[in-house]
Amino acid sequence: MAAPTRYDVVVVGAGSGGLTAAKTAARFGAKTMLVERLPRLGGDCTWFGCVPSKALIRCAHAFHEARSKAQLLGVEGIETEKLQCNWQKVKEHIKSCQDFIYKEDDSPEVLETAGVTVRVGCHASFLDSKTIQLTSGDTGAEPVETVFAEHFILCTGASPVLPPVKGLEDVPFLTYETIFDLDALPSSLCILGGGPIGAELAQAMQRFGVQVTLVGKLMPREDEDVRGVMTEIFTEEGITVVAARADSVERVEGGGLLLRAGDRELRCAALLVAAGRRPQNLEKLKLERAQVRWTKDGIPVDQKLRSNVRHIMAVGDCLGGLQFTHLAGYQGALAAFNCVQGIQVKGPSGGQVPRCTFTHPEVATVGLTFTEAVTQLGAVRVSARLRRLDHVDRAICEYETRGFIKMVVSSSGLLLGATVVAPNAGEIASELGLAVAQKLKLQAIASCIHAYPTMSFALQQLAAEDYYASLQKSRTLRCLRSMCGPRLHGAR
Ligand SMILES: Cc1cc2nc3c(=O)[nH]c(=O)nc-3n(C[C@H](O)[C@H](O)[C@H](O)COP(=O)(O)OP(=O)(O)OC[C@H]3O[C@@H](n4cnc5c(N)ncnc54)[C@H](O)[C@@H]3O)c2cc1C
Ligand SMILES: NC(=O)c1ccc[n+]([C@@H]2O[C@H](COP(=O)([O-])OP(=O)(O)OC[C@H]3O[C@@H](n4cnc5c(N)ncnc54)[C@H](O)[C@@H]3O)[C@@H](O)[C@H]2O)c1
Repeated sequence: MAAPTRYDVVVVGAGSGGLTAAKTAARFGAKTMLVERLPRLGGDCTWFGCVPSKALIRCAHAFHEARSKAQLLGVEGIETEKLQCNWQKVKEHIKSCQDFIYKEDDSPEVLETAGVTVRVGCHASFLDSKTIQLTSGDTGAEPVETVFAEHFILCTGASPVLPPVKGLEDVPFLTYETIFDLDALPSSLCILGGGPIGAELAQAMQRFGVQVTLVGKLMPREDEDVRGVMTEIFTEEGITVVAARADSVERVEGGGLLLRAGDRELRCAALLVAAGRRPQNLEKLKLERAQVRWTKDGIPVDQKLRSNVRHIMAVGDCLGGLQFTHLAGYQGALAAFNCVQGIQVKGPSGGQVPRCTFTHPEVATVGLTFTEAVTQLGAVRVSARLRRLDHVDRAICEYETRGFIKMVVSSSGLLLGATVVAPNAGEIASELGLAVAQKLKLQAIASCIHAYPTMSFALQQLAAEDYYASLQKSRTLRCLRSMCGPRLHGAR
């Protein structure tokens, strides 16, 4: 084979982490190669994750609006009993979103224009700590090219976890890699797992008319009050929520499956496994040839995203920590910057990473949840400010009064975190994320004028209530008023 081609940075894996890492490295002047084993770039987010799920949720929302809201808002003439999901049209919408995003952001042409050399359909594995081999073919064993680089950024993602449920290997089941491609919707669906994938897909599928049973703890990372309101909403929409672990599954004669969870026996036409994702196939990278340490849980890195071999970095889902597109992208940019600039900027800590589960209402959390804050700082140092959506004018006009805004505050008035349960909670919470990141007090939000009647106006109202309460207690203010304020005749 020809002598190795030389690069400054080689990025392995072209998902959210790899695409951003490669574009950033090239932007800062590095000779950069991006290697992807599949025939197309984009990774989980574009093809199996965020994009198809959010496009699907949009269709399900239209369905729900037509069935449950339109009449209440004065729309006559919709025969709700005739509403049916045209699954092929839903799939067309999903595909058109994927194609558009691919063409605009993820395609090899976009990357090449940004100065990145792209190799698709090539599997990367290390020969030594500075050389990788690219192979292709059905078995992935045909050598294509040998590449030498000063730096590597590994962004190889994660795959579905198959939990230890007796009989699972003997029955047909869906994962997020197959559900968006179904030929037709099943009549009923058991979903194993109540994390973001389980929750988002449970509600969407139920809205399409599939009878859904969700098995597992709903939104396990959120506070109990979030779980309370979301369980109520899910149940009202017709979803059966079974807060138990699935133990076993078997085929039923005549078709369908029988799932056992605790003392419940649940029948369904199809099963979706949404029990988490884990870095897999790391052994195929032959990391030991580069002396890179890894475990079955992922590649350990330091705060600057370096593996134990300093010029080999890793970002995104292959680290085995939080799994979000925005985090993988942020880490990708940072790792590339660190490689190219030679200075070492630290990555974000867990508390700085926002999340949003795109159910309806959405559930968004920034900074610490109330439970986390109490665990970390103690109950006396933490309190919560809550405003329910039935006290928010815009929510009332929108007929969207289920949910709340909760701010978690330290005894010195610092915003430690917030949880928003509301339509567009992800957008509303961003401002609070900035406040947490910048270590702002509620006063900062209270004194920033928000447009009325936005949902975010409620943030200012909530913060202002808190601010006024603190002003009322202020000795300095009382003193000033007694010296030079007007005489008031109001209640004491
Ligand atoms: C259903 C679902 C919905 C989601 N929704 C959201 C959401 O709304 N918001 C959010 O922030 N996150 C969401 N996520 C999570 C998000 O998709 C992931 O966190 C993100 O895609 C991780 O990016 P990554 O670059 O680490 O990995 P990936 O996107 O998985 O990319 C890894 C790439 O590496 C390639 N690869 C692996 N090994 C090799 C090798 N040896 N050589 C070459 N290439 C290799 C793979 O083929 C793959 O393309 C969702 C996930 C799922 C499954
Ligand atoms: N909106 C978003 O940001 C979004 C959407 C989807 C996925 N994601 C990311 O993708 C990753 C995977 O999501 P996920 O929902 O699959 O994983 P998850 O790990 O968040 O949730 C899986 C749940 O399944 C449960 N489970 C495991 N075995 C079970 C059993 N036998 N019976 C019942 N429950 C069982 C687990 O206890 C866990 O609560 C997450 O890290 C998430 O951050 C993010």
